[in-house]
Amino acid sequence: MTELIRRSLRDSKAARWGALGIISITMFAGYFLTDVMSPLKPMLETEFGWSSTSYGIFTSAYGWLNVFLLMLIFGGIILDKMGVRFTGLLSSFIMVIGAAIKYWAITNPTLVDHTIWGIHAQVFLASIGFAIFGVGVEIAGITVSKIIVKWFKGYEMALAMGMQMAVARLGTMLAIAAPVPLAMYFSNIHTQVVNGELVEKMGPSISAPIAFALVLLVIGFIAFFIYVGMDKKLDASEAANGEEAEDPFKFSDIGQIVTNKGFWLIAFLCVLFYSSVFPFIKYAADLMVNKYGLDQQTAGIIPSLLPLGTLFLTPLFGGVYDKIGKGATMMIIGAVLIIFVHTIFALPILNTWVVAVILVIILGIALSLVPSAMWPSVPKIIPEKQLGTAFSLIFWIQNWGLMGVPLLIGYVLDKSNPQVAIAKAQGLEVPLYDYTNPMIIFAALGFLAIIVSLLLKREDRIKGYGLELPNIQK
Ligand SMILES: C[C@H](NC(=O)[C@@H](N)CCCCN)C(=O)O
Repeated sequence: MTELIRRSLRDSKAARWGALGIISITMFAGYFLTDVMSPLKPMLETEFGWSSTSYGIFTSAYGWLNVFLLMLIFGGIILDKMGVRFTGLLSSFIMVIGAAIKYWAITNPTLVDHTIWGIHAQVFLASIGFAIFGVGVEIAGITVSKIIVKWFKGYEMALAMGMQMAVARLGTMLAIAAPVPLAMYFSNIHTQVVNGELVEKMGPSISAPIAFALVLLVIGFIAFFIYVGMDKKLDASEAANGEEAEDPFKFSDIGQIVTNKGFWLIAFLCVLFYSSVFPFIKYAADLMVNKYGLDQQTAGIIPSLLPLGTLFLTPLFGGVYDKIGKGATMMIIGAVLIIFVHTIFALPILNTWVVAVILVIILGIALSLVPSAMWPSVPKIIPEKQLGTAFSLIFWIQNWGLMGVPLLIGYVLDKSNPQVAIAKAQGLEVPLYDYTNPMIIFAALGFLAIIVSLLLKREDRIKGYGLELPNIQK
């Protein structure tokens, strides 16, 4: 009996997996909203007159506040100082506010023919909403990582991280596959831009998928309140168990983190790897239309296979890392797959949808291998009390890529295809985009990721972080 009373709540398998299930709902909703506009790029161009650069600006807005106002870094410090309950609730609330602003901008037809600082007003305001949302979802991401370490250290940590990412990727998958059918289903008469003029016309409802995302985010916010109750019980059980509270976070901890070479290698690998995958997802449906000849309605199906594969593979690879180890090697293999896939996408041959399906599946394997090894490796390099700040610094560096690369791709796409803008301005049939240059940029990121992953493996050998060792303590 005494034995039972003295156990921590995290020793209960049901409790720790239950806690994981609840926080995964919040992240599912966040990932859905993050990518909900991706399959709508062609519609944004035809309905609202957006260019690829406008779309690039909007997509890059995700990182504006995180990067320039250091919101992510403040978020990490708040997390280490205030704890997971406060930070989780705050970040879920920020997500709801940001999504609501984005929804308002997309539904407000009067914005269509105005500009703010030279940017299409609708693009600008939707971007502000997305930038606020980006702060929320990123801080929620680091909070969830810290929650998983709190409940799963010494247990199935990589598997748990993999499962949480799998549920989040389900949100990404739905965001790629569902918006076009939703927009078509809720077609209505609304203001559109036709040859530069505002007209009332029947067309797809671009706002319908965003409204759906907003509802999911509110559910995610409510779910986090339930988690807060569980977290209080966990702390109470650990206190009753006589477990020492952690040393409080000190600002000098930041100095320790940034002087750790392993930290920088993980951060660089993170920005290079994710910049070659997440920004790619933003353009993948458009790539399918322009390179592989799919129609707008079905173009999202092939890219949606990418997160679909990760649903099963991320927990699987997480389980392998827990039991067998080989984390550094998994990261190297993932980086090699990235360069392979993007190089084939860049070649002006093999333009058949079957090749696109195969490449997207391989990219899905890479998107399972690297994250399932990378995130559980961070606690092997950084002490637990500095984890919130360390995750936030890594996400901050990553956000430079998540912000800059989509903008660069949109710009390069417009510059490499001047005929598209000319045809739009003249009201002619719009020609297809040539995606070669954007895909070369993605392949180059993959090449750099290979170099950094090799350096990380070398550093692991020198410092003995244990990245090649299993996570489960026997
Ligand atoms: C866990 C990791 N999350 C991130 O890298 C976030 N900073 C970015 C989330 C972007 C959502 N599409 C991951 O998802 O692998």
